[in-house]
Amino acid sequence: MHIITYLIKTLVLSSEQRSDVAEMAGAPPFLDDSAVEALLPWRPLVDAVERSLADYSRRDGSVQQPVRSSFFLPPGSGWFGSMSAFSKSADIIATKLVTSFPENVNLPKIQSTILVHSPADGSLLALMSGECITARRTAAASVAATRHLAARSSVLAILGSGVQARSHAEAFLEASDGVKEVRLWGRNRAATGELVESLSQQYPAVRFVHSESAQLCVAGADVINTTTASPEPILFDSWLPDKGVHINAVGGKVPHKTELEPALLQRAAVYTDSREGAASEVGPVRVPVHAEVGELVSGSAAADKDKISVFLSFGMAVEDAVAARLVWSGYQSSGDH
Ligand SMILES: NC(=O)C1=CN([C@@H]2O[C@H](COP(=O)(O)OP(=O)(O)OC[C@H]3O[C@@H](n4cnc5c(N)ncnc54)[C@H](O)[C@@H]3O)[C@@H](O)[C@H]2O)C=CC1
Ligand SMILES: O=C([O-])C1=[NH+]CCC1
Repeated sequence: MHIITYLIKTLVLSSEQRSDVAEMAGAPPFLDDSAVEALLPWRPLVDAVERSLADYSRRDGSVQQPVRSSFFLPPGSGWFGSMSAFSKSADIIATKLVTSFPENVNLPKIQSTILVHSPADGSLLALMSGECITARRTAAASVAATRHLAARSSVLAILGSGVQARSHAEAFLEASDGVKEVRLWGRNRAATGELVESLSQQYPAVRFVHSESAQLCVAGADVINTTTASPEPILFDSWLPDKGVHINAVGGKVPHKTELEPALLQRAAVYTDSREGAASEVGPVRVPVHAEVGELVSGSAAADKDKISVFLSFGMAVEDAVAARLVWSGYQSSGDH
């Protein structure tokens, strides 16, 4: 079947019908978000993402990953990014096409599709919806960074109540030991209340707190995750102690990091996923990067324990690639095809 016919059918048929039609035609399968979710367990994902960060930071060819190309759409409401990576250890090439439309109401604000290619012969193996992968691999990177940067993860603070807020709560509760309390604060009070309620039912043994303010949420927390799309700082230097706190800075106005007050960034030890990625996307606030998280994982750099630590997470294609590998391997062995 011609790819055009295939694409037309993918637009008009349900996901189940799409997979059937595609497979009948010998076309690569399309795995939608519910299929991806079922094939992406948390602990293996965090371990795979942690390893991918180390593989990337070695710069020895085991990861090929150009800086993502991106552009804004006039009149400035949308952003498009194209991110590709090869991972030798995961034996996969993945390309994610991702958009950010912060004003979307009935659609997700971050949408994406992942193309999976074989590094053996270049063939297209599968297409996957990228939303679950993006949500989970980003939270997995935060858990991986936290493993190397936080002294404790007993009290977790999450600022935001959207997709990344939920995935961060789940990632820490599924793949990090010792979390006793999760505090959430979001600008949207109703959405935050619903998230707290839903997580309380999902994890009845954990104490969840719906905080009245961002400041109360982070007071005394061991690990703070900022997961909002805020173009302005939502976390301020004066709220935090001299050391003993780790921050995963995930959100901000795409593609820049805008959630942390500049003074906080200036006095923290700053870590990132990719120096090159950070250099192209950090925006107006320029801070020295102490190390890539991958360098901490491989032991080629050490954490600065005398300062607050901040992981500036920009998101890397190799994280998508290793997540896509888990999904693809699960799909192949599931007999679902
Ligand atoms: N580092 C990475 O790899 C990735 C980062 N992101 C970023 O994470 C952020 C959150 O993404 P999603 O959870 O998917 O979006 P979402 O739309 O599901 O959630 C956004 C959250 O930000 C809050 N928010 C928006 N504007 C705000 C403001 N001015 N002040 C306070 N809160 C505000 C919303 O109320 C909501 O709770 C975005 O900035 C996105 O670009 C998303 C994917 C990967
Ligand atoms: O890595 C990623 O997928 C993204 N980072 C910022 C928005 C989406």
